[in-house]
Amino acid sequence: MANEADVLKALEKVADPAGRPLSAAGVVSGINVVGGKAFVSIIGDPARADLWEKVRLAAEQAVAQLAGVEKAVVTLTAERAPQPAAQGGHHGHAHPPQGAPRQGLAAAVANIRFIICVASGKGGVGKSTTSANLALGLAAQGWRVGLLDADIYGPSAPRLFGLHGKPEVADGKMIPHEAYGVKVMSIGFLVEEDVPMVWRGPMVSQALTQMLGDVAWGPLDALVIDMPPGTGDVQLTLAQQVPMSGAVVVSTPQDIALIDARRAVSMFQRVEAPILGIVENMSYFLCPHCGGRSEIFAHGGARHDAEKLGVPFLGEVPLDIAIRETSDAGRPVVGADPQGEHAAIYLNLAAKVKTLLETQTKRAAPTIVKG
Ligand SMILES: Nc1ncnc2c1ncn2[C@@H]1O[C@H](COP(=O)(O)OP(=O)(O)OP(=O)(O)O)[C@@H](O)[C@H]1O
Repeated sequence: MANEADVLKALEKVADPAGRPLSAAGVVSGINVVGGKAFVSIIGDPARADLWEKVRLAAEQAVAQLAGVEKAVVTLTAERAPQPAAQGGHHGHAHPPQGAPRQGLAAAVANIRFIICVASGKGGVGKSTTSANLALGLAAQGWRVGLLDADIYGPSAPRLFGLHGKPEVADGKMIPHEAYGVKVMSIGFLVEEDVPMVWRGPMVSQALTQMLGDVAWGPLDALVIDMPPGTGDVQLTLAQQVPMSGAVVVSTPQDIALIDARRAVSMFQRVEAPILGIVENMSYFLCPHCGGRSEIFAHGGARHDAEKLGVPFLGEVPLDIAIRETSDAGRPVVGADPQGEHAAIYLNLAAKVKTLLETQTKRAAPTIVKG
């Protein structure tokens, strides 16, 4: 299996427009290799776009030939990465430690077998609840799991896991908090609760890069990323930037939520991220008094949409007071009642996701896409 150093070595054989090997020309701004995919970013001069496009294609071909690389994605960027002196300091927030985020990112994700992004087309559909219980469900199958709460606009991990306080820093890396055996990192641990979070697009992606790269995740089988809700530019950039193994889209069954969920699916398709499937949350209501089942939001829409879109349907989670109460009390239901009926639903979801990841990576065809 190729690693970042192998990719850099492959780039020795590709020349920049001045004839220098790319690896030595100081233009390679990022390399990530995850699950058979190699992502490289190169700083090119937009005034000589034609020449740089040829370099990009040659780089993609060179990297794609490496053993174990199923797909090579090389992108051209016009800008240099911001220098440490120009970073941070905005809004007086506490910031993750400075350093060389790109290098840190490459090293961090190299130790993570699968990165799973949990997304939703709109807010409030239960994306964070699903992320937390999915992470716990994967840990229950024996995986080493991390949860990165990247919902910069409304971080939920502190509430969901009852975790607070700034993470300790050792050797320039933040040590994630831990709950139920899952390593948890959230922007909510770094920013005071009453500080309004007004983020611009580039700051969001920088914060995510730092939370991925500047956190001592250690080796993980899976990192679950709770994405910011929606399908705007910020989400698209994150989907593009994170070398993800697969995306899980959460929706409620209402038509309006499903329209947004379809947008989320097409956002991931645009960046050629594999879609693990759609989860229907708040699918139906089970009355705690009489046990009767009510399909409040016309249950089944997400399954139907998944079939139409040709993506797997991962399951239905009922609207249930136990799920809300445990989540809001800092004890996600899979941790609070691992033998219970609700935990079983999420354990089943986690098992499906695990199987899809393990089989899909083997299945991935060696295609080359334009950056
Ligand atoms: N299946 C469920 N049954 C009952 N309550 C639920 C369920 N799923 C989520 N909730 C509750 O709904 C609220 C919103 O859920 P959550 O925070 O997970 O959504 P979200 O999509 O991440 O929202 P946001 O867009 O604000 O980040 C929470 O109070 C949560 O406890």
